[in-house]
Amino acid sequence: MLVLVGPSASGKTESAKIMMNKYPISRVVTCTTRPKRVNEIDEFDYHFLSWEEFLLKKKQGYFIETAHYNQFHYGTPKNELADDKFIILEPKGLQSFLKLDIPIVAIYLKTKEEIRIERMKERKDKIKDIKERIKEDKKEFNLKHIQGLDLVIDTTNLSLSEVADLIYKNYIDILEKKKAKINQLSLFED
Ligand SMILES: Nc1ncnc2c1ncn2[C@@H]1O[C@H](COP(=O)(O)OP(=O)(O)OP(=O)(O)O)[C@@H](O)[C@H]1O
Ligand SMILES: Nc1nc2c(ncn2[C@@H]2O[C@H](COP(=O)(O)O)[C@@H](O)[C@H]2O)c(=O)[nH]1
Repeated sequence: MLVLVGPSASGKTESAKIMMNKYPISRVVTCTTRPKRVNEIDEFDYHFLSWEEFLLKKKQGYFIETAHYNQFHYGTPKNELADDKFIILEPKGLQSFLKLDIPIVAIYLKTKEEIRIERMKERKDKIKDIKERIKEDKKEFNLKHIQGLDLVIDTTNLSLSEVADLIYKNYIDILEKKKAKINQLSLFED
């Protein structure tokens, strides 16, 4: 599975949409209690849930992992997981996924803060939300503290389409290398 990580407005969602249209990979649709953005579609971008619905599902064991980001809940439904999918997670979610018994390729998208702020403004995010995200991301998305990343892509000077191509190409290359290593190890064990 491919896990995409990156601070707000680094381009994860939009580059991934291009990647999905071009390559044989689909998305794990996660759940959130965050309000829908203007261009988002329920059941495609997220399963948008109320707090009550989210907490009930959490209690029922519906999620493989959950996270709290910028005052909202996020969670990965167990029934969405599949090898040929990608998922967009914050760093704690990545750590949970690394503990699962499946090959994971984790790619981090990095972009200059001033560019991210401009993108959030263009996305019509509220100024208060932008400030909170920038503050939270400084702590949560500090590259020095995120373990398990396979690759960091600086998207600052790349188009969304170039980012999509780079993500998919590197995902396939890294996955093949990881699978070959697993096969080699199992040969030694036999
Ligand atoms: N490389 C890029 N070139 C041009 N525009 C970009 C690029 N990357 C992102 N954008 C634009 O910036 C905005 C934010 O991108 P996107 O929603 O994909 O970010 P994200 O990483 O998914 O953010 P979040 O975590 O906040 O959901 C979008 O309007 C997108 O079109
Ligand atoms: N650990 C999890 N992180 C998730 C999940 N779904 C999304 N995310 C991450 O949350 C932040 C905020 O998302 P946004 O759409 O409000 O900008 C971002 O980093 C996502 O990658 C999840 O199910 N689990």
